[in-house]
Amino acid sequence: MKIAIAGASGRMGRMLIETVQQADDATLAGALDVPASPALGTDAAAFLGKPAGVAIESDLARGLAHAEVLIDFTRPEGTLKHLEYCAAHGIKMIIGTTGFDEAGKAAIAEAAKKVAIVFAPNMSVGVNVTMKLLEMAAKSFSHGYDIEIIEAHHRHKVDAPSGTALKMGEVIANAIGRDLKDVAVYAREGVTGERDPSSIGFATIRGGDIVGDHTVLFAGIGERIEITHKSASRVTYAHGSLRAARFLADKQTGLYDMQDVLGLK
Ligand SMILES: NC(=O)C1=CN([C@@H]2O[C@H](COP(=O)(O)OP(=O)(O)OC[C@H]3O[C@@H](n4cnc5c(N)ncnc54)[C@H](OP(=O)(O)O)[C@@H]3O)[C@@H](O)[C@H]2O)C=CC1
Ligand SMILES: O=C(O)C1=N[C@H](C(=O)O)C[C@H](O)C1
Repeated sequence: MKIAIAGASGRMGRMLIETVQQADDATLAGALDVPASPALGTDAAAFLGKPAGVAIESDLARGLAHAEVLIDFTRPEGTLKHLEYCAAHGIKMIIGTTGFDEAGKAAIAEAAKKVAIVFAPNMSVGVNVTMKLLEMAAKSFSHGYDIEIIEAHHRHKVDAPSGTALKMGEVIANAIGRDLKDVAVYAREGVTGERDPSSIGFATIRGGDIVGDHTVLFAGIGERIEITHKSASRVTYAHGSLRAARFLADKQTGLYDMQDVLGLK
């Protein structure tokens, strides 16, 4: 697999470059970053002490000239630019970026008619298995239990709630016949009144170097159930992304998520 990485100097970009360099079946074929990045022109793997012979580019034509798949962990505005280019040039995409609005998600679905895409807010196996546990738990706790989703991430994260927390909310809402748009409560302050039993609450913590923790709380009378996933390293997201790239090897078009990649549907 000839893989290009967008956001090459970012936290995930670097982890992905390291993981691609270690993989037997993948080659680093390109590295992208923003025009203002001080890393432009430097070797994408220089930080590993083992150059890859691939310079970090901001020009998409140059950065993607040799790529079959682009793995993108950037920002929605960056991903959408890359998406347009990749759809026009037959380059498959793995999109890990979070924080898209409805129009952004629709653009990804549209592009997937031209080129195969895996789009998931969390590429780790553990989180995706946790999603299945939540689906099962939600069906049993749909009445008499208050559902709250608590997530914690590092101080640099710019979107909230996390894409994973939102996905957990969607999975739970779908499992119990609610629409997340109607029942989500993203903030509470002042005199809020009593809790609406149908609501799904979200709480966000930002601090230090927390890689990513997610807990779903089902709070009943006399008991509480907590389902928690904690990431200790970004390597799980990188390995999941490479698994997604392998999954796309025989796909030309279509929109997939990590549940497809892991055979969890
Ligand atoms: N799906 C998953 O499993 C995971 C998803 N994520 C998501 O991935 C994204 C990136 O996270 P992280 O690596 O921590 O973030 P970083 O800020 O460390 O890295 C983002 C990278 O993208 C670049 N960038 C910023 N804006 C643009 C743009 N408009 N166009 C192109 N490139 C841009 C940044 O460049 P510069 O620094 O120069 O601005 C940087 O290199 C987030 O949305 C995060 O939520 C993270 C982990 C796992
Ligand atoms: O920004 C991060 O770091 C992460 N973002 C993703 C999200 O928003 O869910 C996945 C993971 O939790 C790490």
